[in-house]
Amino acid sequence: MVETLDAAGRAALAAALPDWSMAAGRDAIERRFRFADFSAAWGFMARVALLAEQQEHHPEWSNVWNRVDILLTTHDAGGLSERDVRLARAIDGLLAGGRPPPLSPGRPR
Ligand SMILES: C[C@H](O)[C@H](O)[C@H]1CNC2=NC(N)=NC(=O)C2=N1
Repeated sequence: MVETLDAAGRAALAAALPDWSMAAGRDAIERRFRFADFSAAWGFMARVALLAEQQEHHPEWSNVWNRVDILLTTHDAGGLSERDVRLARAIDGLLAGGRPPPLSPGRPR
């Protein structure tokens, strides 16, 4: 059974995930991403989907054009767990180093 984060884990969140915030009214973390356009946003979502499958842990998320809103919580635990921290860090890693979002295709012809 997955356990929710203990007090020490919660205290470490801000340092580990400075770009994520606690979601209002949920035991969850969230982050909004903006990209140049829909293709870049969708390419990012494709990469996140692969990470989610690798980790068997899946985001609650939505996309509107160039915006992707991701909320992470652990349904099996009823709140935030290390699984959310691990996925959030991997998602952040996709964008690390100033690289452009990967898998961003050009316009189809
Ligand atoms: C069996 C499977 O691994 C579980 O149901 C996983 C799938 N993805 C999941 N994703 C999230 N966010 N929380 C979960 O508890 C969860 N459980």
